[in-house]
Amino acid sequence: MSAVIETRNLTKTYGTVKALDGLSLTIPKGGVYGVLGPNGAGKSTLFRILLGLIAPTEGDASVMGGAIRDPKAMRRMGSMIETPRYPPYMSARQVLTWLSLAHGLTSDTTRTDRWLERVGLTEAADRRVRGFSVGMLQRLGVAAALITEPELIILDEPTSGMDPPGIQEMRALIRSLAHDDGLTVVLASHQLLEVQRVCDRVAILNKGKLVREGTVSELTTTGERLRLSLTPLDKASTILGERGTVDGTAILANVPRAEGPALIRALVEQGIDIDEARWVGTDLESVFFTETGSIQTPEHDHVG
Ligand SMILES: Nc1ncnc2c1ncn2[C@@H]1O[C@H](COP(=O)(O)OP(=O)(O)OP(=O)(O)O)[C@@H](O)[C@H]1O
Repeated sequence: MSAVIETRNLTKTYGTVKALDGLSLTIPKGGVYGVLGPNGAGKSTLFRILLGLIAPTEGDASVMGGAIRDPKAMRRMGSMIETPRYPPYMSARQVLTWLSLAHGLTSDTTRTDRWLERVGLTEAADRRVRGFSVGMLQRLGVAAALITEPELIILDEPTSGMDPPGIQEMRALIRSLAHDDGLTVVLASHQLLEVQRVCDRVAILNKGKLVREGTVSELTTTGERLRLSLTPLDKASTILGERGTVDGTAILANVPRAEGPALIRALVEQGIDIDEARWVGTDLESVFFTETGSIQTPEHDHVG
């Protein structure tokens, strides 16, 4: 597996806050790679280090085989870190021409037209960006990230602030960039269903540390557990032993699906009152909430 990004023990400290805490991560070439994590997990800090915008406190990273801030490696990488802002009086086409010149490229209209078309902005190409929606600005931002024809693009929350049709278009664009153009796309997102649909592989960060990494199917087909809300908790925990993990007022039982009914019967026979039993951990949201300890809202539950 050839890697486009490798980090080794990457640590970034702000005063007493460890934004990244010994992060070692390998991002393979090709496909869409998602970096997930709750607010403050360290996603943007990781991206800023990779783009050479800030320096790590400890550890190091390589991008496209070169050290971070190596100009040769940087040239092979494009990025969109926040909803981009451009001079409001410029048209989308002028923005891309201006950025091409800033990168030392010619103001080649074939290239700008191609990327405008690719991100679905051909019709809006000569409109001033002042009137652009968030979705249009994000798509222009992706075109801007691609203008140097990079092999890798890093997108921080590419669908933030977008409406559902915009999200769908961005998803199709990201998949097509990876699968038709052969780019490696690395993105950070909170929108877990989107990530599940668009990413091939994901890393889940929490408090600056890597808590899970793997293909979406690896993460979602392992770790399914039976969540039992019951009383008394202590007694049930003793009965379950190593097969049970206390999770607030419930227990997560690590048993195969086929053994669920027998386990429930056995607990009831031993005097345990069970309020609710459901299988969790079958979608990326459940994995995310289990790994990061974030609160799982009912609409995210998977009832089996
Ligand atoms: N410039 C800074 N000065 C001080 N603390 C910072 C700075 N940048 C980030 N942090 C802190 O580092 C931690 C990680 O922040 P970071 O922005 O990388 O997380 P994130 O996963 O991108 O979060 P979000 O999803 O909210 O964007 C947070 O606790 C944040 O408050």
